[in-house]
Amino acid sequence: MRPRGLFVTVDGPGGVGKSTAATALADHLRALGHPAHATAEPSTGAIGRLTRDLADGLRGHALACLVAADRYDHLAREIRPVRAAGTTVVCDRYLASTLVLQRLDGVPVEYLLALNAAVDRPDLAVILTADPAEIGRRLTARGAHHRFERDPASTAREVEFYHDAAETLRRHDVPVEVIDVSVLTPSGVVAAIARAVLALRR
Ligand SMILES: Nc1ncnc2c1ncn2[C@@H]1O[C@H](COP(=O)(O)OP(=O)(O)OP(=O)(O)O)[C@@H](O)[C@H]1O
Ligand SMILES: Cc1cn([C@H]2C[C@H](O)[C@@H](COP(=O)(O)O)O2)c(=O)[nH]c1=O
Repeated sequence: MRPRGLFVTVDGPGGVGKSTAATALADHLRALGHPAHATAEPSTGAIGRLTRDLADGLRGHALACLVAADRYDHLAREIRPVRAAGTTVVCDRYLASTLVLQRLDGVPVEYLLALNAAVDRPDLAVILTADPAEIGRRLTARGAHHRFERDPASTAREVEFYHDAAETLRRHDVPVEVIDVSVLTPSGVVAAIARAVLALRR
């Protein structure tokens, strides 16, 4: 039987550089000869598209349930089949995002863990963090994508909540790599994540 592909997730505050890193990491792994597939949550499926459409107006438990429904559908439709074919999956946003964004909306962490109790555990959960002022500069240069990024107070709280999310995931036996990307170039970020991913294969 073909060995199952790894499952690597990339989370962090809005604008820190997740999408840049996740797509470049998949390209880098492929260039090294490791089949890799980049994906993201909300997914491109029907529930994911609905989630993106509604996420600015919907809050709290309702958004938490929609995000979890998309995650279960994403796993069944895309992530598990790709991994079963032996390809590593790199997912831009996953459970850590829920533990932070839905917590910002006031949903208790215990409720979020219960809602996500049957999702697949990543082989490696990467959490990108940075000085909030640097994240603010990146967000200003690129522009905000959604309500969490339009609230100027939210970046510092996200940074703090992602540290808590890292501890929560570790308590649930998920290997976590927290990387401070404040002064790293995009290729430096990819190199740091790739080192952690390739160490899993040894
Ligand atoms: N290491 C880096 N150094 C400097 N700028 C970066 C770095 N990585 C990404 N950027 C820039 O920062 C901005 C935000 O990057 P990106 O869109 O990848 O962030 P994100 O975390 O995926 O955002 P979102 O949470 O909104 O999806 C972009 O303009 C990108 O070009
Ligand atoms: C995975 C996940 C996503 N969301 C919401 C937050 C935003 O509205 C979008 C993500 O957009 P981005 O361009 O990738 O930053 O989805 C959420 O609330 N909780 C989650 O776990």
